[in-house]
Amino acid sequence: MSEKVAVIYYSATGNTEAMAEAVSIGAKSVVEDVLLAPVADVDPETIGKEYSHIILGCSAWGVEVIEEEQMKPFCEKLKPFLKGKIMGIFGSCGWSRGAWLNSWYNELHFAGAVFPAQPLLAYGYPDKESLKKCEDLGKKVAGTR
Ligand SMILES: Cc1cc2nc3c(=O)[nH]c(=O)nc-3n(C[C@H](O)[C@H](O)[C@H](O)COP(=O)(O)O)c2cc1C
Repeated sequence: MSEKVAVIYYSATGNTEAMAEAVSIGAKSVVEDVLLAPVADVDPETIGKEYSHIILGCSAWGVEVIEEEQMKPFCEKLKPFLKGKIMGIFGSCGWSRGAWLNSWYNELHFAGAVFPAQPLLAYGYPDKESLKKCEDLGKKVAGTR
């Protein structure tokens, strides 16, 4: 499979979306073919089959979980395609220490995904330092072979 990176996100108020944009900028610095899209606009089977690298972003919802109407079902349908898939995850939250990202990471890892970088969180709208970390995440994941 040629290198193709998908940066797929759920964002209610734009915070994780801003992170996703920075992640895609980082990915584009190493791979030409980068898709940036909200989770509602993409089909999990197509993403799973056609992309060698998948980076997912989702803000914290409920009690420390990923959003359950769109991102959760998307991930369930993506799981059969994750054996050996190079992945990264990120998201914005209000106050969490990262529990929602850690359980998401464990779930995707259990499904077979390989993570070159740790989950990345930001509080509210990402500041300059967070955006730089997002770019680094995109670059690191997209640059892993
Ligand atoms: C219904 C609801 C549930 C939330 N649950 C959590 C939570 O469990 N932990 C947390 O740190 N933040 C929680 N938040 C805060 C959001 O994760 C935070 O505002 C985030 O920046 C939103 O990012 P987004 O604009 O990308 O969706 C919650 C917000 C709402 C409205």
